[in-house]
Amino acid sequence: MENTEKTETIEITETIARSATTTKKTTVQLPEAFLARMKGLLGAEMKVFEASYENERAQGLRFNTRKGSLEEDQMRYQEKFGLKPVLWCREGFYYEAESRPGRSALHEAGAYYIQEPSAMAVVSVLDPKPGERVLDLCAAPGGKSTHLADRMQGKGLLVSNEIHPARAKILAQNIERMGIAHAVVTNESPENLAPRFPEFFDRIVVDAPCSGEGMFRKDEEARNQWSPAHVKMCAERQQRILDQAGSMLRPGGRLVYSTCTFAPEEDEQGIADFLSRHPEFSIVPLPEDEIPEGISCARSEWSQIECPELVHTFRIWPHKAEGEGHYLALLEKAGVSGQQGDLDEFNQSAERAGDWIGAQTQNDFAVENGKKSQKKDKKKEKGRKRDAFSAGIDREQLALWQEFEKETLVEPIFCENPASRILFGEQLYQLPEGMPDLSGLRVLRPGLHLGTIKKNRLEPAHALALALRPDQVRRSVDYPVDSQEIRTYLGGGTLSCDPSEKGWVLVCVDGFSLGWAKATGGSLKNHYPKGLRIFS
Ligand SMILES: C[S@@+](CC[C@H](N)C(=O)[O-])C[C@H]1O[C@@H](n2cnc3c(N)ncnc32)[C@H](O)[C@@H]1O
Repeated sequence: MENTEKTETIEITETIARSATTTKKTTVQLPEAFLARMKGLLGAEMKVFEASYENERAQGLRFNTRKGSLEEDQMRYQEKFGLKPVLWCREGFYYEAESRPGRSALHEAGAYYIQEPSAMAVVSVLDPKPGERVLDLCAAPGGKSTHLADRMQGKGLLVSNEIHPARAKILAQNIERMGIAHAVVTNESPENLAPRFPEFFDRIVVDAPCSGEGMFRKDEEARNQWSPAHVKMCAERQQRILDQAGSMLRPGGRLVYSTCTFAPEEDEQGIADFLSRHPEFSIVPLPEDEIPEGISCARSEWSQIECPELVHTFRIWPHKAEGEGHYLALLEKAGVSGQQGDLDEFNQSAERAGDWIGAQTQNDFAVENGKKSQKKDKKKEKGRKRDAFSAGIDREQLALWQEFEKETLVEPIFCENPASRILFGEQLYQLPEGMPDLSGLRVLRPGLHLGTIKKNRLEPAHALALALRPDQVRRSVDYPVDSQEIRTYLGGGTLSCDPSEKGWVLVCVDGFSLGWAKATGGSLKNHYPKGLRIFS
């Protein structure tokens, strides 16, 4: 939407250190009407708020505790990245901008996720547990989803959904990079998803699309797009998304709502509006001594609907904490806690999921999934002998996987139930626990991509490499992060190995799995995906 508001240039200099001697100065233009609104809201506090824009923006990374040990990683990379803890997230750290962790091979190995520090509060507040069913409704590019997966410790079901196809692809790539096995990535509108999952999830994140006022320091597009009409449109859209999300939460379940804006219509007022339509929901107050330093209570007086409980929702202010603007509300749905899905239910749903077979490539997945019954008939005609329990993967195909498993892995990994594996064209996937029936929905990733079934062998997927630890494979090589070997590997080059080595080898950087290579005749043939190669 075009911003028709006049803008006022405010001399805010953002200093980006390029080197010891050069700096770049940029001027941030904040919309005049936004400033007037903020002045009305903040009164005397406005001066400090404005002055905070003169500071450099804080940059954060969040360690992936599924791939490493938080304590060890923090110590190991303390100096390299100049780490300093983020108070509201145990896995989160500020880093020095010049250290550029996003350019390190550790980033490609999913050792950490680069994330705006304030955004790390959302999953900390929701506190998901291993084994739960969790939905991230507005998930791209994946900051909250990858954090949720980490806290779930690989157990349970994570559905990461994103409405925009291109953003959903990036989400799927980030899920893969972080080595997440138990996530399904869908590309749906909340309206399409909601009727399929009535009262299904234990926890839901609604990190809503918003007017982005809290990101003005770093996001020029948000500044240009801002207008009171845009705020209103966002507030209305958030109510629609919240209504759908609410219907997917089980009684007793918890939902966290977050925005990166200061606009009361999208924050305090937005929550009050939702609660007025949904008396079955209430705000969960966190005990005062559990609210981390830097997180402020929200302002109930900023809602036109009387709702004193809004003081138990939260804000992160750029002039009070090291992070951009954020709003958070933790809600609970009244009722008795539901039971977790049992194994029978899982097996049945895995068998249903196995009916999706038929499409040729992963990219076809979303489209082909809608045509499952036609495909099923074709398969029946072909008269394939299916193992009663193998749900879409026949005995020979299962044998290829098992051969790879025996040859390459120390012991069978993930779920041992073969019904949890499905074949999609030539692509073999491992479904998460408690996989629901997703037929008819656009699915980008139905779980962990295990590999491609070729004529008489299985070629392991890059996603599988990233999801494995070196102690889970028979052969691995490990090189230091700044080594020539890692540069060679990321560039697609061949490494050398002991001539007696043969078979798939997991290439690791500082102990984090990075990709596959195949050992033969003293060489490690590079299997790092061509599209990800970095030439330095
Ligand atoms: C704030 S961003 C999400 C950031 C993400 N949770 C993360 O941590 O990386 C909001 C997302 O909502 C998506 N979105 C836009 N319109 C939507 C709608 N009508 N329903 C659901 N999601 C929508 C946007 O494409 C965007 O990816």
